[in-house]
Amino acid sequence: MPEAIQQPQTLYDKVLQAHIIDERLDGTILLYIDRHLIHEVSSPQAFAGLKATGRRVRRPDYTLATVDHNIVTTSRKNFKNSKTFIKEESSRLQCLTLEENVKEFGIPFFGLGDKRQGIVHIIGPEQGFTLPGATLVCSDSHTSTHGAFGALAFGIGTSEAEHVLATQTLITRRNKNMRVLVDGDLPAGVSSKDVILHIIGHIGIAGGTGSVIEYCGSAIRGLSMEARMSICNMSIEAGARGGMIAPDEKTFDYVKGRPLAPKDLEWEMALKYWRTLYSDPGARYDVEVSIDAADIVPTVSWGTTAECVVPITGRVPDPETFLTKEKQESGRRMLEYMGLTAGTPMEDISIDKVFIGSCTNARLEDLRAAAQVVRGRKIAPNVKQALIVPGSGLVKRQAETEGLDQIFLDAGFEWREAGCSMCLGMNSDILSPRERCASTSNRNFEGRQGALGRTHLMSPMMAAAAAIIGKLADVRKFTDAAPASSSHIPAFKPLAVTPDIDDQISTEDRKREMIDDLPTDSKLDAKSFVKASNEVSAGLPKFTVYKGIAAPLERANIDTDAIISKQFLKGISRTGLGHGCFYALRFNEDGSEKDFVLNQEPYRRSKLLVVTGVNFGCGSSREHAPWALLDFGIKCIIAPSFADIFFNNAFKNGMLPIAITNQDDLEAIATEARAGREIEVDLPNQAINNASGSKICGFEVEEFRKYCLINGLDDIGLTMQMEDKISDFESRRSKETPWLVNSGFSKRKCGAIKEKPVKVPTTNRGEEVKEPLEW
Ligand SMILES: CC(C)[C@H](C(=O)O)[C@@H](O)C(=O)O
Ligand code: SF4
Repeated sequence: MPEAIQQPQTLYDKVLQAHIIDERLDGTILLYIDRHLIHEVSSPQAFAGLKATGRRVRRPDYTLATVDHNIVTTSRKNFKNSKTFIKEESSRLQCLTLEENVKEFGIPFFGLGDKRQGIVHIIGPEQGFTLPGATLVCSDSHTSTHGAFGALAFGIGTSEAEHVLATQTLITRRNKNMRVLVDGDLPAGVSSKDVILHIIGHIGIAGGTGSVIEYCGSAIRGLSMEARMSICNMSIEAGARGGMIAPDEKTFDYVKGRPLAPKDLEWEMALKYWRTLYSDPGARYDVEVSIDAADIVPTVSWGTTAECVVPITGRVPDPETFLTKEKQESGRRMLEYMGLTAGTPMEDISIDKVFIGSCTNARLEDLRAAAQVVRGRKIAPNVKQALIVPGSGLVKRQAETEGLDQIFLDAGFEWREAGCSMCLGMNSDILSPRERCASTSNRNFEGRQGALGRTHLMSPMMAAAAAIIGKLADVRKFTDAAPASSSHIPAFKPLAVTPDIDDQISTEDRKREMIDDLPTDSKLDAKSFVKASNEVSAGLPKFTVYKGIAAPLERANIDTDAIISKQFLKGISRTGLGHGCFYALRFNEDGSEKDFVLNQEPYRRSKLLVVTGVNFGCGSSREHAPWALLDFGIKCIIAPSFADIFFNNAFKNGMLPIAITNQDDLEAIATEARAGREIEVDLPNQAINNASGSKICGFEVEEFRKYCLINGLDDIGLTMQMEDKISDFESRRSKETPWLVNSGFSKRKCGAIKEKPVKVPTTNRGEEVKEPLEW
């Protein structure tokens, strides 16, 4: 037999292939996960699930937790412990819950009192936790950030996080390969944020759906690691599962010497392997996009999705010129929400607040670039608040060492502690209704930074310029600041990377090992745990045939912030979120009901949604979205397309999302919905029928997902049956890539914990399944 010829592979193919434990004929893959990041908002329910089922964390040493979303960013000088320091009850409960959980499961943790605390996507790379060629997940959509290292990194839901905690694996599928090539030199004043906003403006917010994007070309190679992270970070804003950049010497230099980077012999071994991580010549991509770097200019958003961008020299577009009726309608709605008039020059738009921060743009280079513009200037009198929120305690410290804090303070900015802050406004850093913000964050969804707040996305240099002018401003006019593209920024000293984390933390911190640095008096009220655990073990009913009046929802790009906004993410349970479902669409500011379809008869109690616009569930990975829909009574959603993470999350909760791509079929279903007639969704037969039982159309669903839904299966139990394969994979891996095994944070303290294999898979309600599905 002639030897099979190895097909050229993409970077994504290579990293994926190296982590496949098992692949089924229907395309379901059991993937090994090397690194798992955790934060306080999306993890309590995952830990509650573990406790309810008596499971343990398989690899605490591959896991790293921090608090970032729901915390204050004001001074922590008086911090002693979270219990007394955090005043806001829900925030305190989430932080204490995480502290309890990391303690119970032995997970490394950077708490509020730790100088290394920060936004998950900033601390991972900073610590060397993120490594080239690794698989990395977090129940957070911006996990795509870590792809800048040539890691396969993507956001997951909370149920998937529970799966990873219990098994160190994830059930997934292959994604499409997409290549975005950016060649040429970036003009002065253009940063990597402009590059990614330009790309999303070009391909659209669903342009990457189902794909992992590989960014390449000379302009990408010319960028620093931090600038590359900003690009990969926003891959999710293009709907992509992840974004990747082939690692190169810049990557290796960045990683070398980080606290968790491989050392000595293992470093050499790793380097040899990492140098093979690139797309082979002739590798096939499903989608290819080419962009000339010279065409990219400082870019700002005008609407409420990241694709609504124009050059700063442009004008607010006129929705009447948009190509489709749907786009015209959504454009009109966006202008109304944003309080803008078509034709207004972008530079004439006054702002109220400035936010420089977030996992996209709160790294050292971002702060340096903004400081370069601000130096020696004052913020405009009309700017009510200008926040600088460093991405981590270490970024903050380094910036202070360089005197950046003083530059900002002298100009009138507030200099804060690390956290997500006004990126999503879970704390008091929010916009008041109708306030307008120049923001370096990544999402401009309605209400994201505060109810009725108006967000314009831009680069740190541009946000700094806006703060000074008091309007959206073109940073290229600040000639003395000589702003240049990120690739030129290293006029500043690079971040001092010390060989050991101990050099970066105080003597007091040094005395404590990481796992021990939890406040000792942070015992959480046991009742709240029991409550959360019970809710999980209660399980889900099976999904077979479902009949009811379907509510027509005639909108595209309904994001998960719209399904459940940030003020409802503050709990630790999966239930009780129905009231918050579509809150801003259902209620006016005074609490009265809006003219929304779910407020109208006969749709108030609809169990099915028929969405006529594309990309349902885009944006954040918050599993609170399906939890809220379920609690509201909705179990099945029919739409032309779904965002990937929402799609997975829905299945994990016993819901059925159905993608109907045929326009006529969708229209036929929508007609029934508009007429207020019932429709029937028959999962075993994969059919959608009208009220009298006649088939409207069929639908696709993967065999494995269908099986799990019909049987109400707990797929963690199924995966645990694969214990032998997982262990084999781990032992092979410890020989082939020992640096991934040996550089875990708490290796000395948390060895691998072996789960006993579960013999019979159970349903979510604990019943035995008669014929267990083979992998
Ligand atoms: C809370 C978390 C699940 C969420 C995400 O997934 O993105 C948040 O980080 C966000 O940016 O909206
Ligand atoms: S997008 Fe914002 S809220 Fe989400 S992780 Fe990043 S900084 Fe935090």
